[in-house]
Amino acid sequence: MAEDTLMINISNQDDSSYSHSPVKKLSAGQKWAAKMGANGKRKASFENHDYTSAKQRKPNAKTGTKNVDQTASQFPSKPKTSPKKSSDEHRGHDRPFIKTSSLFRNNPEIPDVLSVQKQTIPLLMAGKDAVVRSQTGSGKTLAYGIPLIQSLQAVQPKIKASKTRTLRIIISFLGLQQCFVGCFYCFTRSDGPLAVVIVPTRELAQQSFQIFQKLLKPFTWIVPGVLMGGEKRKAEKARQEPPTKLRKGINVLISTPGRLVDHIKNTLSIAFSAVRWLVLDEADRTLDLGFEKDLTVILNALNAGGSSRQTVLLSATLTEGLSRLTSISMNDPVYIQVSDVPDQSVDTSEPSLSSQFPPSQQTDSFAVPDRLQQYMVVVPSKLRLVCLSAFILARCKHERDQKLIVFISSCEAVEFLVTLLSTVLCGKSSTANKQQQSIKFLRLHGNMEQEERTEVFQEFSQSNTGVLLCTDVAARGLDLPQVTWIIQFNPPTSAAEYVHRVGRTARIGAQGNGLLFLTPSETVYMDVLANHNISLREMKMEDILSTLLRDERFRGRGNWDKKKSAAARQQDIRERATVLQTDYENYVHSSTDSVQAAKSALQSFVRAYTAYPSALKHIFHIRHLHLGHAAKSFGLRDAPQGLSSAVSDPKANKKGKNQTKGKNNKRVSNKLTARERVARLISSEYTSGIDGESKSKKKRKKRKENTENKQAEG
Ligand SMILES: Nc1ncnc2c1ncn2[C@@H]1O[C@H](COP(=O)(O)OP(=O)(O)OP(=O)(O)O)[C@@H](O)[C@H]1O
Repeated sequence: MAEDTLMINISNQDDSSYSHSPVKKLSAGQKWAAKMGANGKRKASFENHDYTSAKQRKPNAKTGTKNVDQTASQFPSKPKTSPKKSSDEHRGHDRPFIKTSSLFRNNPEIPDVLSVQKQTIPLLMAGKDAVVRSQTGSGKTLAYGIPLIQSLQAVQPKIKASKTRTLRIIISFLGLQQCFVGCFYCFTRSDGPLAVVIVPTRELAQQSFQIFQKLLKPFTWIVPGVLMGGEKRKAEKARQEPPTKLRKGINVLISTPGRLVDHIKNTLSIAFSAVRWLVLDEADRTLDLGFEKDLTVILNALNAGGSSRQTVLLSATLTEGLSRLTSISMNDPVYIQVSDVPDQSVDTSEPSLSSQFPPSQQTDSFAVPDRLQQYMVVVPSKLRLVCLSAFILARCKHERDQKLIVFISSCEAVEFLVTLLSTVLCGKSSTANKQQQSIKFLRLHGNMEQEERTEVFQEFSQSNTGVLLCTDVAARGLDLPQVTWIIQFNPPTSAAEYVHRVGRTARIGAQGNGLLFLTPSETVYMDVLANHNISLREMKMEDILSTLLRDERFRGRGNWDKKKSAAARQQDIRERATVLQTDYENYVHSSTDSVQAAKSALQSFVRAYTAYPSALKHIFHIRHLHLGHAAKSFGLRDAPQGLSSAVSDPKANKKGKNQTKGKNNKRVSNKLTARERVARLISSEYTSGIDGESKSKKKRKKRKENTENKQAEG
């Protein structure tokens, strides 16, 4: 979080604006005036000087000229002199030469995306429940974080400060990775949580915790804490924390749903009687992943606490699907929507408040950041690997300060591709390229140990360059600075996920780019995105592959570069792509381990392909996959035998060993809806994390059942 450069300017709103009727919309000029400050006189004088049309005043994403003009109009009394003349004037004076004009050049555009904070903060400070939809990277965290802290710091008598200082020292001494320890000590404090923030992923939990730590610096008596998966219960036991000691203490509790439920049910009886705030960040994702039951448990626990509370739901892609959740968890909520969706009959660049959500005119439109450039490339399966490689080379070897995130559909494929790319793409020695720096590849997925996940998250956050290959675990809410490209190597399972993935770049007014890979049979997906008001420009595969012309490592046998014709150039590109593909295949087939890794990556890719929801099956269907070609994109020369049957029944391999078990599994998997299958497939990203992943969860459940049976018998 950019804590040094907060640009919040919340004008005092008239109480009438808290009504549920849609508010009168401000003109763009009024919006800017509001941004300048709450001073009515200043607003009026600004409006008097503003002769441009509303359209002209809209931010120009490409040139960013708006703010230059606006900055100039803040100083109407300043005489207009050319920079040259003014510098000449200074010459000859005693004062040193100051090139003032450069002050206003090459500055980053001042973001115009904080409307969500202007709209939300006053409403929350007035005690309303709110459902907030606003584009990615628009500052939703502070939109709820600031009023939450404002209200907690004002609690009288003051929230008990006992042990706070010691606990803060413990927390900072232990660092984030050990924050559980901090949390458990925190629980020994006496007030219990006053605010509960639920987020879907561990990384987002960490990030939100860090933001609260920063925001709470001036209020030392309010203690934040985080609960999330990744630590084994054994380890907790080893610390011999008696459950009774772990009841109370954290004032602002940030947690993933699974982990909190686990504590509610098994470990602790957290006192919820003091809770005044409940925040469900990325609420739609939490529900998508099948955490509805967990949320119900949490809501019941909070309700049992008996206190009255304010509830806030936030996401860039909240849809009507949340109506049940809002009806059971919220009290007469206000719906706030801030977006820049073009081509609507109503000017939706203005924030809107309403009693219905989403407002009828744009039910399925999701806003993407203003300065995001969106591209797609159509690549046949066989060429996907070399095309991705060429794109990475183009950005990371031939351009400066490029930071890329590549979304991939499965953990195994992430693992495999990181190894392959870092070994072959960067490892291939060449005298011509000794000067070039190697590209840093990182990975993030739900099968990694939590400690490593945290390290990678921190490392990628802090670095200026590099490539992060990840699953959708990194799609939501993460604020990773200076990401320049989002590559969706496997298309997302919904338009909402597309929006969240690309939302990791172009944040808070910055520029960013997205590239979606599609195979020729998948191009209909563009229509799906278009239905949600998302349009992409095409990038040509050959243009991407042409980067290989700049690298002598991939020179083929033919001396095509000596010939000038377009056909020769094309042939050169093709030969070089073949050389690179052959390098990959040689590496993969150099050991049984790497062949096995490639096979399981391919298998997991195909399995993920079967998990697209039924509404997208006409595009993403295993029948459309050419398995031999897909195998090539994992460096395999042929499709492994029995792949399709193994994929249609993941337990098929084990059938011989355990016929009955296989049958049962098949029966269970047949019963699952497409949505459940998706949730199952990726749920490992979001498990409570206690005792590892879902397998362990099953074991735990079984153990619990046994104990219950034993007790019943007893
Ligand atoms: N008022 C502000 N002034 C300057 N920077 C801000 C302000 N508010 C938020 N930011 C910065 O903007 C970035 C994006 O904020 P945040 O992560 O809250 O966005 P978001 O809307 O929650 O995004 P997502 O939908 O992806 O979760 C952060 O780096 C944050 O520090």
